Amino acid sequence: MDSLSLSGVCRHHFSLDFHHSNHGNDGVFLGNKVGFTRKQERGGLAIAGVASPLRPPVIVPSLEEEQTVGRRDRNHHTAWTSVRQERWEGELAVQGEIPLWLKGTYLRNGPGLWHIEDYNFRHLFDGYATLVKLHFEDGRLIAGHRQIESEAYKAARKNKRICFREFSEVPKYENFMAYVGDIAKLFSGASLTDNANTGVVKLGDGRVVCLTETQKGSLVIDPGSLDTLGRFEYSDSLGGLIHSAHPIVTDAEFLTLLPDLVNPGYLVVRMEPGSNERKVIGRVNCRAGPAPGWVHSFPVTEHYVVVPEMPLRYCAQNLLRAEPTPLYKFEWHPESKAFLHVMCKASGKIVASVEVPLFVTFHFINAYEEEDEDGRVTAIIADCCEHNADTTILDRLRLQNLRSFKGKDDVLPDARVGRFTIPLDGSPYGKLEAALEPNEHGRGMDMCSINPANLGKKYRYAYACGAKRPCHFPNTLTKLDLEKKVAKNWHDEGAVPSEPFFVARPGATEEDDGVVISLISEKNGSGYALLLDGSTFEEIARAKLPYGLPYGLHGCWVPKE
Ligand SMILES: CC(=O)/C=C/C=C(C)/C=C/C1=C(C)CCCC1(C)C
Ligand SMILES: CC(/C=C/C=O)=C\C=C\C=O
Ligand SMILES: [Fe+2]
Repeated sequence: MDSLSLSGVCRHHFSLDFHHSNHGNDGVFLGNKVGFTRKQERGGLAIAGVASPLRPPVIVPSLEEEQTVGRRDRNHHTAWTSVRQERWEGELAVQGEIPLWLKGTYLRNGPGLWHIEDYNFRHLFDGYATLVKLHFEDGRLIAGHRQIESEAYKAARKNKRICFREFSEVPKYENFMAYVGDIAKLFSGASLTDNANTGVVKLGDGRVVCLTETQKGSLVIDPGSLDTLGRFEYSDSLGGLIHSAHPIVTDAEFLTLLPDLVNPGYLVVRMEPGSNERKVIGRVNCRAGPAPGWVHSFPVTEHYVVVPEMPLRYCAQNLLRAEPTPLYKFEWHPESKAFLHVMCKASGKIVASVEVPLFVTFHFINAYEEEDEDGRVTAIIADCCEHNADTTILDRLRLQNLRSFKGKDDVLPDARVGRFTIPLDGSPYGKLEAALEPNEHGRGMDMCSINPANLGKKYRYAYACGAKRPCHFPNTLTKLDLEKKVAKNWHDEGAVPSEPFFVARPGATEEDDGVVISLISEKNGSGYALLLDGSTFEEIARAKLPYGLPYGLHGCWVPKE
């Protein structure tokens, strides 16, 4: 029996006793309209609080949910243990001060459930999506989480087995004919997952969409209730099955890349707010290799889209396999070299296509145009979390590896802020070097954010996860000053922080005037939401969650109008 208590700790007179017992209950919303003024006992759950406009519904697990979600993979670090129940929502007691200007909802998506029945998934990226929200208003914080109701997740729960192709998992076939049938469905996309477990974006028209690398895994959600509202259907006829998991989204547009696995290349496409129709800006043909490079993300400047062609390329054969290969659906092709292409957003023309040193990255941080004294653009600078051209990070993200850390082995591969310089004078080569000494951030580097006002522009600060070694996974939050080439690091022993997300203070004029939000998973089953000051990088507030949440990937901010 798990038990925990937040009674009496909340300065807003809301308290919640949570006794996880064997007594089932019906898992319904409790008290979203009427506040509780005295303790109420219900099926092993006790709730006490007062009515308030901010008072959220409190959602408790049913016995059935506990069994379905199960705890097959328990006893590991909280970060790598499946979320303990379908959903929860409640107000958190805050230590410190949440700035009163912070009004809105931080949403974070990620793979939070890594088993079905007795079967444990292999890879971090296989998990069914868990959406987390932190709603800030009047110095108060309401948190919640909920599983995203993708077809893949619903089918797995119903049939008690994986039914769609995930990042590394493939449904088990009863016989050869079933396998052949599934391969046929692969070409139409029918057997691919729609498990939207990578990120979440707010479109210019206000719709909030969870995303992954398959196009069908674009699901619209309600940022308040975390309900899954349905699939985001692209109404164009561009086809294709996959896209970049990280579109560039602003109030004015949605830009993304569609890799073409048949004629190796990428379509650069743009969608207007209010529309579901993507329009082609232009096409980049690959310079080499049997297939396009993996494009998990890409950067833009004010006038250009940078299309990376990484030597870690999609592999059609690996897509068809029932068992994963060491690089999953990808293959490392150093002989095919690495390239960056620069496309003009307005015309779709390619203004540069340069060979660069081999690189491995999931995440570009930002890019901008470098000008000479006369204001002529001479080069593009593009920064990314670069894994020293080493693909072993993909293997390090296998759950078995994440769960086997004993505290001493220093096995996190080195990474750095890789800074590309792409000349625009027709030279055939671009440069790649570390933007700052990697020891500044413990040679760990991933999961980055910037002040969104600086997207595509010259910028100074980035926030990311770094390393305090020995470690096997990034375990610090780091503020990178790319001008002074120094980093300031935050660390909590044994804790795994997720992507630090920067929210600017309305009216700010300094780039780092704002807060940084992260969710921390602790090793003992607990966890908390953390707020750091964007400028000093010191803690300003934290709020303990009723139980720790698994690691999550990417977030977005939905401001309260
Ligand atoms: C969570 C994350 O960052 C990445 C998830 C990637 C996924 C789900 C990739 C899925 C794929 C398939 C199911 C087949 C086609 C290739 C590929 C896009 C890798
Ligand atoms: C969590 C991660 C890499 C960490 C290594 O340093 C990569 C996540 C990629 C997908 O979003
Ligand atoms: Fe990502």
